[in-house]
Amino acid sequence: MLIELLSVAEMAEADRRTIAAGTPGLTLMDRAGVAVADAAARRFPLATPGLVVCGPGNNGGDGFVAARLLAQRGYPMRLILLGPRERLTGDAAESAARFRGEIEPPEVFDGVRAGFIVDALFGAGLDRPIEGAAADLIARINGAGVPVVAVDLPSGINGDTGQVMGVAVRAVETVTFCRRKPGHLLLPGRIQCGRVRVADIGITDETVTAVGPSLYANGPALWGDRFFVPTLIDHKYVRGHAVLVSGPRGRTGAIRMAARAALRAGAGLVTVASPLDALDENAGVLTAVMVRPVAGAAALSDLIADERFRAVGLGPALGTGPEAAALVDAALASGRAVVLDADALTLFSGRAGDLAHRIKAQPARLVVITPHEGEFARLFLGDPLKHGPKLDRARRAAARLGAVVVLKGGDSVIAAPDGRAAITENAPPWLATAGSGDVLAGIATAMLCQGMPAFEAACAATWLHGESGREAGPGLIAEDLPEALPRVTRALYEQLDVDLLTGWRTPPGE
Ligand SMILES: NC(=O)C1=CN([C@@H]2O[C@H](COP(=O)(O)OP(=O)(O)OC[C@H]3O[C@@H](n4cnc5c(N)ncnc54)[C@H](O)[C@@H]3O)[C@@H](O)[C@H]2O)[C@@H](O)CC1
Ligand SMILES: [K+]
Repeated sequence: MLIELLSVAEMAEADRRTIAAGTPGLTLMDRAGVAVADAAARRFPLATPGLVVCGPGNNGGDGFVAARLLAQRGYPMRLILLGPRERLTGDAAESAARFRGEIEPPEVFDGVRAGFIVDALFGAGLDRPIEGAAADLIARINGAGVPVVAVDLPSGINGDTGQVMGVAVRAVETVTFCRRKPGHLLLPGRIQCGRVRVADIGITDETVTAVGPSLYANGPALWGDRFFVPTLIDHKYVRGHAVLVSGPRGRTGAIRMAARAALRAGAGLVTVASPLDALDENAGVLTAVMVRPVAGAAALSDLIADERFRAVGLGPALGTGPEAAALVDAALASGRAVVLDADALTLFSGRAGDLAHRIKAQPARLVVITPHEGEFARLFLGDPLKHGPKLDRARRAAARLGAVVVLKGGDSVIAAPDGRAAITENAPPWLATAGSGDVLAGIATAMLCQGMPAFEAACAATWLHGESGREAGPGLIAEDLPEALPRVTRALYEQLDVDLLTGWRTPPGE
């Protein structure tokens, strides 16, 4: 699947450029209609009666084309139009004129015996909450108990945010054009879409590039070339030494899980920096992960002054008192890449400005923060940035803080200060379990430790975390995630054409 995602405005711009370069809008609409008809024909045997529900814009226009083609192929088709036919304009009016069947009003819906429905009510042009007759029609579509193929987007889903604008169609399949839109990946849109198919309607890759998208589906195609793969000639320090900072006695489990994940994710060495009172607790159960006594912030600064320590992760069960705050300050003031999670973020509740100030004090610093929604809301307490669609919030937070933000959830969004962002779609539901976030913080620390740039590191970590969840399967507990990483990493290496004996990547063209 192509990794760029186009916002609604970017898609419209790609359309405009394509039309300006000589492809008529009606041709694009015809190709869109063909793709929808093909998708329906793949799913439903010939002679299955179909119902196309058209709206007043070009989404409806695509519906008219699909209805015409399906009828030509021998499907008994009926078509309902929301609103008066005279209000159709442009390509949609032309497509309606070419449709030879009867155009029926929404009132007939309950009398139609359909085996499938094509939802062509609203697509990219949805610009306000759905009410009245349109809402009623969507409720009937969802209540009909037949499979729905949606044109471009399930009607009611906002293409940019994935949010339901009052009410939305629930589809088994959605056929979109050129590239996916954010609303196909963001929740709840992704669930309403069913399977998403991307149809080529003749908008070239060059046009997409010219539009300049900065949003991607998260996967190896996005960051694989920056993913660090050790080769036979590398020693372990090439992969860096990561430090994970432990909380006080009785609260040390979280950081050990993060540390184990960091080691499994490829950090060359991993040390847990432990307060003295928790030393026995940590040392008693750690083997490959090392333990160092670190009595407070000054000691942490001393430790990580050694530049072999490339990345520091802290926050899981760190505590929220002044000592914890001093540790976070020490990490941010060091020359190292930093991952802040959990308590390290709660420490800045309502003080995002202070965090931004610390991060921006050293502009070369690589900082990744990994809040879940609750931590994000606390960080931006009393700030308008707290409100709005997820993708927007993550992007604005990244710009404000000068850090890469991983806003976690079933559709984790990773945003960089330069405006790039990615949406993750490989996290299984059972990944939401106690300690799962600690593991992600550990993997992210390991990616930074191996020298990946912050955005790519955060994207790779989030993806590996999701894959580990899939690999471990339903019933997983957080401890299973680091143990699943070797299998996930092997599969990734295969995907990246890494020779497992030497670590060498197959040169292009080989
Ligand atoms: N050249 C193009 O731009 C192409 C567009 N295509 C199709 O065109 C669609 C976009 O077309 P449009 O921009 O016309 O937009 P839509 O057809 O998605 O919707 C716009 C229409 O819906 C009305 N509307 C919006 N929100 C409403 C609400 N909440 N309640 C009631 N009415 C509402 C608007 O007033 C307008 O009449 C795409 O989703 C795609 O399906 C394809 O044909 C490919 C080419
Ligand atoms: K639609």
